[in-house]
Amino acid sequence: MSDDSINSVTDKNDNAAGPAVPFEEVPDAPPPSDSQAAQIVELDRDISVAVGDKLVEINNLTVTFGGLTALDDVSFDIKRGEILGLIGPNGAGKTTCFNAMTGVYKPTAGSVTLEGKSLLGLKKNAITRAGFARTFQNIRLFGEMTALENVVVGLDARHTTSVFGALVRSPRHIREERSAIEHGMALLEFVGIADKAGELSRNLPYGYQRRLEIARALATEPKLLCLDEPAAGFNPAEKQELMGLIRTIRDEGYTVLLIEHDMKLVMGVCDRIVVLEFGKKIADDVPKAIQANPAVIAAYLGVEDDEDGVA
Ligand SMILES: Nc1ncnc2c1ncn2[C@@H]1O[C@H](COP(=O)(O)OP(=O)(O)OP(=O)(O)O)[C@@H](O)[C@H]1O
Repeated sequence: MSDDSINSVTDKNDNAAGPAVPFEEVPDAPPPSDSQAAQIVELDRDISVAVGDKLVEINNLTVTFGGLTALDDVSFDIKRGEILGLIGPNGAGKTTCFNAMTGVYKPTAGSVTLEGKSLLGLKKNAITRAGFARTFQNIRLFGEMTALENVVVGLDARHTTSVFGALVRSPRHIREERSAIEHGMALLEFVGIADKAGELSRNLPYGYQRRLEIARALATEPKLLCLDEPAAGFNPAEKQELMGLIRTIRDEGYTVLLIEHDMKLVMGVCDRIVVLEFGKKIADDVPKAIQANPAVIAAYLGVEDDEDGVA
């Protein structure tokens, strides 16, 4: 992980009081069933491109740091409704690509468009509102808030009451607050951690924290969900479960961009894979073709960690 700028935000987030906590207790009602949760979580947002068409286009994207070209003239697209894997050896430029797409880094050249509209120059918050959400290699949650509160924060981004409405607790604000709690519980149920809704996120087991990050990202109803190494630190059984969750997310109408080192997971879950090496794109194909691609095999030769092998 090389984006130190992100680490400092983690600390800030952990210490931040966050937005005023809108409720003190988890609601008495039982959490929704799996099928109810899936229904609530289903993507309900207007997207102007059809399933299978280009949702995101990355054209000639270049990012340099001083003399180092971390991303070199990279172009690829992401089709609505697919799970696209972004892989490559350590330092290949995957996180830099994510960061340039989500407004953390300003690209040196090139463009990123969502539904044909450029995102360049937009601040991170504006890019979130436009429809990108992401999780981070180094988990970033509001540690002093409960799991449910962390998700409700994400939902707040989609709310319409004014600050004044919230202060005077207008009927619309109260309605939104209630539906946020129900929606938040459904999201926690969907990712499989509703039993820990009332626990402070910093006290949650590691696997729960990773799932909570996904729930919080889903709360913004993203047009593109970017997952940065979501399986890091997981055991094989947890990885298997995560694969199922990512597929279900896709099946609920979301489009997913996945950076992941575990090849078994990438090959098992992705519809298509883009491979980077030294900042350049070296392949873009379906998993079977990627596994047999000589340039990809060569890029991974010499990588000692078993997980990084393409076989
Ligand atoms: N903020 C930065 N300042 C300077 N160099 C950076 C910065 N961020 C990334 N780099 C460099 O850019 C190159 C690409 O790094 P990046 O983190 O994007 O690779 P990656 O493919 O995500 O690697 P990993 O799998 O190890 O996370 C590396 O050489 C890295 O050292």
